[in-house]
Amino acid sequence: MIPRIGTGFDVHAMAEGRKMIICGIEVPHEKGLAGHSDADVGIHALCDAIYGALAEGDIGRHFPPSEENWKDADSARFLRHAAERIAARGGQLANADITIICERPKITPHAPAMRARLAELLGVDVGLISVKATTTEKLGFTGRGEGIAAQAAVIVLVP
Ligand SMILES: Nc1ccn([C@@H]2O[C@H](COP(=O)(O)O)[C@@H](O)[C@H]2O)c(=O)n1
Ligand SMILES: C[C@@]1(CO)OP(=O)(O)OP(=O)(O)OC[C@H]1O
Repeated sequence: MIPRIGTGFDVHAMAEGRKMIICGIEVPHEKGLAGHSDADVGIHALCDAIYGALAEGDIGRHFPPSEENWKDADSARFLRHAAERIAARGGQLANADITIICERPKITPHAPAMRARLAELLGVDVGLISVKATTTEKLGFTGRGEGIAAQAAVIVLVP
């Protein structure tokens, strides 16, 4: 098996009247995240990392934002598809490491549930999945609480 790295990055704006779903978990917060889908910034970054490792484009190629089908869609669907693409190539996920970038809410208390949910969707052991968080020391759009960013890195083993 040949190890192939993939990286992903995504941003969603904070919005009133929306849920905040990150890495498949609803995180209690006074605002949510805006998007065409459920705006799960963590899953979107992770999907892009997997598609990147496979050189199969990005999430927008597989699930175009112009399609009504994906309005308010549960991003679990997108991650299951990315996992199916690994399997279709005869590959396996070696590990995934996701960083959520925001001042608030605190992510670390939710990290165990996020890791468990991502592992379930990917069909892998939870020990392969890392979720961590950082602030930007109040700098920039994340520092002002205008949005949340996420980055992900994966290694996929492909024959
Ligand atoms: N939204 C966040 C941001 C950070 N954390 C945790 O706090 C630690 C310190 O963050 P710094 O940006 O000051 O380095 C970080 O390592 C995380 O453990 C968090 O839970 N949620
Ligand atoms: C999955 C999609 C589908 O509309 O989700 P969005 O909520 O639009 O989120 P974004 O990360 O901006 O782009 C990916 C899209 O393809």
